[in-house]
Amino acid sequence: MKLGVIGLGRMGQIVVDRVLAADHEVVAFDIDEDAVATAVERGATGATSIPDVAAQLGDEKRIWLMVPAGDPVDAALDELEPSLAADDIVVDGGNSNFHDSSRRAENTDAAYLDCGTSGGPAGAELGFSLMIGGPQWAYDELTPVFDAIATGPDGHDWFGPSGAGHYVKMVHNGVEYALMQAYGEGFELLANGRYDLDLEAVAKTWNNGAVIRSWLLELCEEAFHEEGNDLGDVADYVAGGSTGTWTVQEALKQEVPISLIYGALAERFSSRDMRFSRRLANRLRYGFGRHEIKRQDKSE
Ligand SMILES: NC(=O)C1=CN([C@@H]2O[C@H](COP(=O)(O)OP(=O)(O)OC[C@H]3O[C@@H](n4cnc5c(N)ncnc54)[C@H](O)[C@@H]3O)[C@@H](O)[C@H]2O)C=CC1
Ligand SMILES: O=C(CO)[C@H](O)[C@H](O)COP(=O)(O)O
Repeated sequence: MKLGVIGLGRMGQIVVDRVLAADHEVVAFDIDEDAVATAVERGATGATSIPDVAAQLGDEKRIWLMVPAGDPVDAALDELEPSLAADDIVVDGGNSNFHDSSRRAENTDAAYLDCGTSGGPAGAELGFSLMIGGPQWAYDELTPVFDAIATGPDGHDWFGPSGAGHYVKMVHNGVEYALMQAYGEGFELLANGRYDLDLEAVAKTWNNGAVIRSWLLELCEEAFHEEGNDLGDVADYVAGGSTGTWTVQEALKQEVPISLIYGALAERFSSRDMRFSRRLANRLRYGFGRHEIKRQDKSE
């Protein structure tokens, strides 16, 4: 299959690599020329614009968007729209709001798949977990591409009509917030508590057979290993917040009490006190998403 990939940042380059490794062809574009050059070095064919991606794909257009959520998705779609027909397929693999995805699916001529992507840049070698919504024929048609980008056939699934994929991913992120908060609070108590504990050793021991072992806990172990027991200069500031906010908004609409996820979101918004748990969450976002680590300004 020949896949157009638009957006070649941390996640898009991985999409390119994995699709090429599965012997498909890739036409790659990014507004950053250096990112296109990198994709070309790795075996993709470069494009000079979004219309050029469409032209190079010919009659059967299969396109993966991996740009930041929000306006960049609409901007890319506006440029693609004149070239799209009903048998073309566009996938949005970013963290878009599911309401936006439903709107975009209604307004495009192509089949539009909303695809929640989990695993982050750190999960590149293993492959991602993909949560997909939209026309089922388009999901079936792109199964070889999903097999390549995901951990394999079990690493992706179709969850329903347009919006369902990004809805499942939104809730996934809410769970991610709460898990990070739970680990953060536990380690904060251990860091401040009765014993002089080696937190890396605690995380390592928990990761070997404990009920609470997980990838996030492995990232805690990595964080203590790389930053030190006191997290060094990792700041008490957790960026992001949009996907958790959407999860809480949806829970309020549905009247589902999600106090843990709300509590984790509130912790992000409140950064008045120096909290170990938030510093660990700041470091964990680097662990899974390669999001910039905020460091404390030592001059203050
Ligand atoms: N980093 C992570 O852990 C994860 C990110 N995501 C989502 O994947 C999407 C991409 O994330 P990253 O790769 O981390 O972001 P990134 O910031 O590393 O890369 C985004 C790329 O899109 C390009 N771009 C922006 N507007 C464009 C346009 N109109 N046309 C072409 N290229 C354009 C930028 O130049 C940049 O290279 C986002 O929606 C993000 O929320 C999803 C799961 C995990
Ligand atoms: O989707 C992700 C992980 O699953 C991304 O890393 C996302 O950016 C995390 O959300 P937030 O920026 O709200 O922390």
